[in-house]
Amino acid sequence: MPPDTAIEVSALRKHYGPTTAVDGLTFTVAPGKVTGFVGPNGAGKSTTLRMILGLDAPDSGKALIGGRPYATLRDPLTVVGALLDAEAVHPGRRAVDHLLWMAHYNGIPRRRVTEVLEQVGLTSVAKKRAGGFSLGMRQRLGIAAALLGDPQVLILDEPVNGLDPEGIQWIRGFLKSLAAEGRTVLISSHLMGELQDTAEHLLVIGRGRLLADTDVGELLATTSGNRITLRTARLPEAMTVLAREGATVSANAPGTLTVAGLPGERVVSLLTEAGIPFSEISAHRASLEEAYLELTRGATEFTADTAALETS
Ligand SMILES: Nc1ncnc2c1ncn2[C@@H]1O[C@H](COP(=O)(O)OP(=O)(O)OP(=O)(O)O)[C@@H](O)[C@H]1O
Repeated sequence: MPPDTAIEVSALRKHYGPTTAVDGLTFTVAPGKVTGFVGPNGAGKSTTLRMILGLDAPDSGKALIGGRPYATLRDPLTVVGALLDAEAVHPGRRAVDHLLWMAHYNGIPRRRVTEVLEQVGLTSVAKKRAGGFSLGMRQRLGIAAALLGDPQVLILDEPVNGLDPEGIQWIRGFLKSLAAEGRTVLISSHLMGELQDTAEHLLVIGRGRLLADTDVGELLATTSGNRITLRTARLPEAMTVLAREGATVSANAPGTLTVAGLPGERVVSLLTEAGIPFSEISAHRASLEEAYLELTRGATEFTADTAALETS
């Protein structure tokens, strides 16, 4: 049985006219860590989050929070907090009033407003109107609203989008601290790089389908493989020498080679024997973006193969 703060999605589907937004998604989001929900624009992330939050009805399948559909939760804000659109605050309303109003309508004590303002660092501007807030401040206000009911589950759609480096750093640390308290934290992004150093687990989607459900460390290790990188000013010669011995060689950056299929010692001896100078030889460490490109490349090929089979 999944814990009662997990998010469970099973065989979820949603069409908008001829567009398949979500195409049979199944996954579980566990508490105690930040899970990244990543995919290109239009992949179906927002639609999935809206269905989990009961704002859109699925054509079929289920989305549950703590084992129950959102619509059946007694005090939803105390179970799940969400930030879907940081612009969804009346610009003429003061930050504190926006939160007081939300607290009032949801039976949440006023003291929580003071607490969440403090938590997101907005206490000093609490009496200013939201219309004058920067995007970063509006995101913080949205997160404060999500935290009002002190929920164990947090769902944030693109919380890093448009933030300056300081804001990004703050939100990363903040989300990780919420997860470390045992909460379930699901954040979406269309940029894999945004999730580096934040998410511990990743759900990757493309065209409404799940491409990967993986631990970030495992994904990076798999992508890194047994590859090594090195620097040399004589790229073409080095590539020829190594490829002749069966290595797969690519030049991804100026003066830098990535070599797969040969042990490091063999690469060193081959280049030395050929009199090709090189430096900075090391085990390759993949970035999340690289891992993402490999995943989505696989998915495209799969789609093409399937299409070929279907038309043959
Ligand atoms: N209300 C709607 N009416 C019609 N089509 C929609 C609607 N909402 C989403 N779509 C379509 O469904 C698909 C998935 O959209 P969705 O917004 O869920 O993707 P996303 O992954 O969140 O993208 P983004 O990163 O751009 O927000 C897209 O093709 C989109 O145009």
